[in-house]
Amino acid sequence: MNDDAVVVLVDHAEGAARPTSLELLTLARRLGRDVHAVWIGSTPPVDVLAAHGAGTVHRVDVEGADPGLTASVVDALQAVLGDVGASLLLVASTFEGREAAARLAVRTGAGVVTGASSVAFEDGRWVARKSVLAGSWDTACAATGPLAVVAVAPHAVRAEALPDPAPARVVERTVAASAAARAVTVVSRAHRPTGDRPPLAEAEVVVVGGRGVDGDFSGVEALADVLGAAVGATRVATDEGWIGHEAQVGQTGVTISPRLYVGVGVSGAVHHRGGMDAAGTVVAINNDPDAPIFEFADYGVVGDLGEVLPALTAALRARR
Ligand SMILES: Cc1cc2nc3c(=O)[nH]c(=O)nc-3n(C[C@H](O)[C@H](O)[C@H](O)COP(=O)(O)OP(=O)(O)OC[C@H]3O[C@@H](n4cnc5c(N)ncnc54)[C@H](O)[C@@H]3O)c2cc1C
Repeated sequence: MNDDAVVVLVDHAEGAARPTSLELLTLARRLGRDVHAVWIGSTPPVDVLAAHGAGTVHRVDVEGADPGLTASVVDALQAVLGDVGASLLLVASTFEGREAAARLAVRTGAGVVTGASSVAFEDGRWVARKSVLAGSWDTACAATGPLAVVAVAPHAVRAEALPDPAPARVVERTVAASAAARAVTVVSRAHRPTGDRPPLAEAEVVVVGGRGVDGDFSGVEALADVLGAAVGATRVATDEGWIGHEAQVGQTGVTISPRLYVGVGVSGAVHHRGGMDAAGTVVAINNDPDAPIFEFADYGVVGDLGEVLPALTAALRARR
């Protein structure tokens, strides 16, 4: 295996690389290795990928199956990894990224670490670090096999473009779809509009509403909009039907790692914390000074959210 090459899966939408993928390229570049970006589909923004660290862009068509299927993504990754021989693959730790990582590992015997906050080459192997058990332990994990697949938490690094990047080499590839990919036909696809808010799993700022909002998410949404944030919820709020289940953050919901998390009427139960313990700065608004969330919040406001939320939102709006 080639320890001098790193392969990065680039997620994209409407012709643009997703911000999480630019973070991965930045991380890969800082490892000081040859960075191979994998772009499945047409017209990659080669200059943008090169500016963030890609030395080679592999533009891949998957023949005989829908390219959006995870099995197709794995077909493409397997082909590129086979040619490059890299010992490290980086994907984003999103639902899609983790599924691709797991399928690839089943096929190749690779070791997988998800939700990683960093990765480094130590003593001849790739070591990924992550916090576990609701943030109470930091762990370092290394793959025992020749290929390490690391799913990196969104916002673990800040995407940074090089001021004077070298141009990237483009390699065109056509990969035959595997039986797993060909077994599925995509009948239709419908985009579910999320308004102007960023996707929850990738958002830099997330405002979460809990039981304390008592069915009314309007204050949470107003604060989210002034912060350019995504809206999340606890399981209590989604079970009550106050907001869709896709907004649930936690052990049985979406895992988030925003730079800023604001919990509004959220107690900070361990099952919720398990999905947000990689958040950078945690702010809690709760009327119970003994709520568990204050044990791990960086900033807390003890008060009724009906008073605190409008005041905070107005103050932030006034500063814009
Ligand atoms: C197997 C399993 C999996 C689970 N998975 C998840 C998961 O993925 N995600 C998840 O979130 N939960 C999950 N749960 C549930 C979890 O254990 C908690 O019950 C849940 O997170 C609590 O939600 P909450 O904070 O909204 O409610 P509560 O714990 O009831 O807290 C509400 C908070 O709001 C405050 N409050 C009330 N009124 C106001 C007000 N007017 N102003 C300010 N503050 C106020 C209260 O002081 C309280 O601290 C899971 C549970 C199990 C058993």
